[in-house]
Amino acid sequence: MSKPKTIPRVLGEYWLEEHLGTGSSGSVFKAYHLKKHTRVALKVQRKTLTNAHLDKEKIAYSLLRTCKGIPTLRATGAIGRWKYLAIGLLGPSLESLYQKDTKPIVGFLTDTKPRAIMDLRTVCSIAIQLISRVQSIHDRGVLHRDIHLGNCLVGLPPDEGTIYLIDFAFSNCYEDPKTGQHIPYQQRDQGPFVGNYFFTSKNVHCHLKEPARRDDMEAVALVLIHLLIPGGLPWTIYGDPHANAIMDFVHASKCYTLPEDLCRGIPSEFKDFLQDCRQLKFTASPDYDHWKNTFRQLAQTHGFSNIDRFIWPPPPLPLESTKTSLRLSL
Ligand SMILES: Nc1ncnc2c1ncn2[C@@H]1O[C@H](COP(=O)(O)OP(=O)(O)OP(=O)(O)O)[C@@H](O)[C@H]1O
Repeated sequence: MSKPKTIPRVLGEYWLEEHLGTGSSGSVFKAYHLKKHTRVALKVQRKTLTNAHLDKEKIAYSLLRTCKGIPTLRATGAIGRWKYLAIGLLGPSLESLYQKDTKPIVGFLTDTKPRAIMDLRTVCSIAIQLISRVQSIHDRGVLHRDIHLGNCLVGLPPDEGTIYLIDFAFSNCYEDPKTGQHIPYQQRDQGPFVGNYFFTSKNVHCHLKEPARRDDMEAVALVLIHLLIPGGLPWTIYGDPHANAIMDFVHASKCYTLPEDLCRGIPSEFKDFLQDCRQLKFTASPDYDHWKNTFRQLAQTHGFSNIDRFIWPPPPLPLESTKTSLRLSL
């Protein structure tokens, strides 16, 4: 990913050291504060850009201050043609860890089916952390609305066992902060797509429903299933959905693939989780604790006792779970 050329190397008191990524809300840099001698992630956007993503993120980060696994908003400002958010610097995304392990299999294995990429311990550990993140942001009245692998980042040492949720550009409140009233149910028109094509829930993507708490949870369920099933979610096989034909394929595949077909060969807890998210009422509060316990129990059944810390690369498998893992990868 190349650094946008027009952004100056020094922005106010920040020295832009390394380009970390570019998306719909702007470009993100690893930046050095020239006076405080600290490093942050600096999200930079042109002032003239009409979308108000950075302003939305600023509000969300303020509402989520002190939530575990949500980076701290350090500063906001504007310099010349640019505005920026300075956020706590984190490590790699789950997407980049996943991609590192999905290099083509060479040699005689080339013709076999793709392997399950992440092991059950890792996926259960991600499950517990992501459900906890979603629970704590929902507790503050906030919906994320764009949960995907690229928005789940691992902390930097010594915090590399924590998974963080970033990018609140599409976030929204689901209740009125004054009255506590839930946002009204509405059918959305065919408008600009909100969220991530691969992981946005079926209700939002296929039935054009307004996103609610259930849809953040479904995105988590789809992330987990993607990581565990060989080759990932079937609608991701053509990669980034740039062309209309691929978008149509993603849409149709997501709308018509049944949870039991999607989750064939992996523990039934994942199918149950997906089904539960899809069956929740628009205003319902998901049972976060039940699902955290379910994945902790599942891990325990397979011989993994302490899974609250994310560990990558994964530790060696305990003997009793080796057989199960082999079965999952066939
Ligand atoms: N706090 C951070 N620490 C380290 N890297 C970060 C941080 N925030 C963002 N990044 C990197 O920058 C990338 C883009 O960030 P972000 O998702 O916030 O931007 P975006 O413009 O909203 O992107 P998109 O439109 O793809 O969602 C991330 O995938 C990650 O690689």
